[in-house]
Amino acid sequence: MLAKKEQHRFLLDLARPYIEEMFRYFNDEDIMVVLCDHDGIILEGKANENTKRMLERIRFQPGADWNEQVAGTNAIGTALMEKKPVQIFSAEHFCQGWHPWVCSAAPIRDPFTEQIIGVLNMTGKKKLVQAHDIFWVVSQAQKIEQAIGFHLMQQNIFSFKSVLDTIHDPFVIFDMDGRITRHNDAAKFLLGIKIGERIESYMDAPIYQKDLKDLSNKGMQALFRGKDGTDWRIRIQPYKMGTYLFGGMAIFQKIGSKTSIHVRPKGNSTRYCFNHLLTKEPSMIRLIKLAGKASFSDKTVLITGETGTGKEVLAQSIHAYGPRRQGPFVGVNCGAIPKELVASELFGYEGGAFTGAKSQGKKGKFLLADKGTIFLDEIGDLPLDAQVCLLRVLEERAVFPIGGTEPIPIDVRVIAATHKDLKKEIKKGNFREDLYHRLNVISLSVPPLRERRGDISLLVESFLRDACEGKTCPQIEDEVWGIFHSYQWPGNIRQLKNVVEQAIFHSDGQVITINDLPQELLMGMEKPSTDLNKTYESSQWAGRKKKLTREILIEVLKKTNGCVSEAARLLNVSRMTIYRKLKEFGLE
Ligand SMILES: Nc1ncnc2c1ncn2[C@@H]1O[C@H](COP(=O)(O)OP(=O)(O)OP(=O)(O)O)[C@@H](O)[C@H]1O
Repeated sequence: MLAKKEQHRFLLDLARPYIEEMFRYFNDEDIMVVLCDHDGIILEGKANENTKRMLERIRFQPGADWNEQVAGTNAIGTALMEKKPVQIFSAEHFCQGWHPWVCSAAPIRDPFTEQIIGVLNMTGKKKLVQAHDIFWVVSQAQKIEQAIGFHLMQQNIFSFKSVLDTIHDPFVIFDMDGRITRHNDAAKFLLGIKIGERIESYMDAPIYQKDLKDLSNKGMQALFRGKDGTDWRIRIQPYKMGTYLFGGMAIFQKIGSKTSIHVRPKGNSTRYCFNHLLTKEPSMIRLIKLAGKASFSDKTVLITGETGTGKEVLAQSIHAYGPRRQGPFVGVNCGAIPKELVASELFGYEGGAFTGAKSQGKKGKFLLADKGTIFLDEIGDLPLDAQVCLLRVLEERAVFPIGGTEPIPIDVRVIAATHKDLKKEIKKGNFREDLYHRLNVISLSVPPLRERRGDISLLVESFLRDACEGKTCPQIEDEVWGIFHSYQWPGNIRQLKNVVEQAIFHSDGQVITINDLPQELLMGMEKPSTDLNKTYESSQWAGRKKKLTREILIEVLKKTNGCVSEAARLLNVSRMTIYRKLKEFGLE
């Protein structure tokens, strides 16, 4: 029993004040409040000596097992079985000895894993207990859950949770009995792991509670062979909060596969994954989370967004994160293939299908993407007759090579992207509505850079670091930051990247000034669509830096309704710099 108590010390310590509170309320009457573990074993009880003795006679004491399978209908066991609060009145109890008693029990859940970790039960003589006492027990159980939540929050467990969801390899948390209580998406989709399963089913050797206690922080390793023949190395660490040991954490790392790699066609692979999508904007973070979820589904995805916003990076990341990542990723730019060749490129042809065809025929991109993903970029430019064929492929999950007689079944996940407004294209008669609905099952819309200005500094700094290849990067003048933050960026991230690279090339290697920015960018600032420097001639820029800064400052302050901190954030300068400039320009 001592070992059990030790194992659940965390729960006991947090629950005790609430148990005491309930006991105090009934003063010295025939009532007993107990806390059980997730199996229905009583860990601790609070009652007066007389009540304790009476209940001991009917086995109601620490160490006793009140699981329904062992003790029949009783509040503790039934609450565990039904996973909800239960009140059992006298004769409803399975055992005769219990008929003078009424019991109310409520499960207690770990707010992080949502698994039941214990049961709070109040037992009293039937003359004392009211039907509504169950609500009190529920409310006390909830208070215990809140106390656990508060404790975990203090231990930063919730930031740990978001980290968990970004781990690409399968990852699970299990309790002291080896039952899995939490897993990330990769564990679910790559290994089919489910909550409640035992961790031993995924290991070559059993793991005992003793092992977990002895693990300290060093951890241990095990092996596992998946159903598809893939071998995994498992690293196991204790799952602890402070000094309390909850169970273990296991991360699975692939060490080989009988089937993969050599079937992967050369060149049809990804360069990007979600880590390449730099952002701190909430809208992008939401989009990446959604895309991560889409990785584990086979549903068709339609990515929309202006040119250069990162649609292809997102498509590659979806493929690279999900279970198809060992398969090919075949990208096709539908707008770049001559109209008459689109169908043969996508669906292939049989030998001698048309004049000029190769005698042995040609595999289309769909077949090359088998067991992987096809990325149909610029789908809005796909000719109408190819749209008909594509619709058929999506509906029948088979390709029909030109000149062929038999459909060839395929297992391909389709991700399409476009910068066009497909609804407008449908109205114009350029895009089939039925195909649009087939493609737009999961819809991801990438925001333009001008709506993610908070990302500009992050991106510029990253492009600078990449371009400088480990050498010291040049500084960026305040005025240049001002332009970066206020420009409309019609070419989005691709344009920003080019501008940074060109500016580094033109700079003296120490500082990037306005003079190092491409002419095209400065011209762009004059366009009526841009909201800054409308009156400036491009030739005036270099010589009128000071005036420009003043204009930008006025413009940014207008945008921020005079909020200096926000203006400083947008311009990526300190608040002091803003105050200094305001003084300098007589704008105080
Ligand atoms: N969030 C990001 N963080 C860092 N780099 C990014 C990000 N998004 C895009 N990029 C970079 O921007 C460039 C353009 O991205 P990508 O080709 O995916 O855009 P796109 O929307 O597919 O463009 P297009 O519509 O012209 O095909 C790439 O060089 C990519 O590395």
